[in-house]
Amino acid sequence: MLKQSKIYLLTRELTTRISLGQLLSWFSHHPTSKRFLWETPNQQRQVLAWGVFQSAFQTAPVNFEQGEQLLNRVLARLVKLDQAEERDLKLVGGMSFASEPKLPTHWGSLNDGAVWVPQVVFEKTGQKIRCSVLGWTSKTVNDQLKQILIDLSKETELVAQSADLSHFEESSVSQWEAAVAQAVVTIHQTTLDKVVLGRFAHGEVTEAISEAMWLQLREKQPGSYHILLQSDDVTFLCATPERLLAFTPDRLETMALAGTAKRGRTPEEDYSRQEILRHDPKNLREHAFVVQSLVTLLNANGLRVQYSETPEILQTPSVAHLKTPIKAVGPINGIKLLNQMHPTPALGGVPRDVAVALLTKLESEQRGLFGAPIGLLNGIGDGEFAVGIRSCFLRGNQAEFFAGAGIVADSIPAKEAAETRAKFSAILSIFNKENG
Ligand SMILES: C=C(O[C@H]1C=CC=C(C(=O)O)[C@@H]1O)C(=O)O
Repeated sequence: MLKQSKIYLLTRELTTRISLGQLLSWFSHHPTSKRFLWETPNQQRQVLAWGVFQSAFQTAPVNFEQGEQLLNRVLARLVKLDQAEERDLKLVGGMSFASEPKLPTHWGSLNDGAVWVPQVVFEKTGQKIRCSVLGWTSKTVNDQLKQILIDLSKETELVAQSADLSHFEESSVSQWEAAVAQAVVTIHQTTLDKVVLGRFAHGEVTEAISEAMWLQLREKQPGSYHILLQSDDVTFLCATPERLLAFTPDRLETMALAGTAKRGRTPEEDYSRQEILRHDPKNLREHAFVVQSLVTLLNANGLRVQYSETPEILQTPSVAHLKTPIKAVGPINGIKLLNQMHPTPALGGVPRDVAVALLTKLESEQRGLFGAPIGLLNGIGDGEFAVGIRSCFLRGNQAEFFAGAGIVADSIPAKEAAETRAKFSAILSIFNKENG
């Protein structure tokens, strides 16, 4: 019976001026099982999704291919009301790094990722805000939208706020350096060329309003994606500079991001470190694996690929990276490509299967959403996905952190450990660190 029912999508562009802070205040006052906050690095677009309309996954871990099928099923039954367009229909979420089902871990309800069609979506582009509501009858969507507009007009601005972090402890550096040394030996002795090894850290946090922490993230880490994904009692927060894939049905943009140096303390030191990075053979090699793998994959899909031979520098507040933007045109099956791309050698290695098997063996914990695709797809086939690095997940008062580094033949364990420490500092910047 339900199968044949229509699904109603009601969208309205807000006519009164509502700020991002007010929208987030509304979120903080309306608890729900799943929330997704997303902002592009240029801060021109925010998508804030509330609640689950459908999330019909029978098998774990979830992936975006299943998600796309779900979105298509909703599309097939969609009745658009008022200003609704197919692009207002969204699929959001993140999948777990590993494609194999895993034993339960501390990731709780995010153990296998979470991908869903939300019930309410606010999409802010510049000053314009569209609010979309999905439901089973036109009355329910009209009533819900009306209520949201009334509630929103009463919301005061939510402001950025950090949480206190105590008992911060990185997983054993000496053990990790031994794992790096082992990876280097494996690279010399086998077909493995590169593997990205992750390190974990742990801490305890005071209770915090997660939307206020997301605001803190965008203040402290400009130029990155700002993402919050909450599922029940688990919240994933991420300020990643790494785009995995942005696509429309006929063009895409991705990037190779690999090769890292710490930022300098003065503009002069910054400049000289960047110059060293640009010419450093180890970092250039680490980077080239990612470029080569992405370009080969896109060519194999029959796309016309465009990229520069010389990497640029991308700066975050704590590190500088080698970055090669890559564009391609042609008929794009974005989700199929996404599945082929993940994990790129920026998070997995070369050859991929050998690298993933090794990192799974050597890392002390399961990655969960760390390093995995996280993003959104809409009803006209446009999607954008980032890589879940510079991130933490929070559950109760427990916080878990992740930072990885690309290991190649001439990697020096102590230097790689220092690099991961600098990478931890991105997400740590949103906390008041009390000790440790
Ligand atoms: C794996 C991470 O970074 C990747 C992205 C950029 C640069 C990287 C590197 O230089 O090793 C990593 O490949 C991380 O931040 O946890």
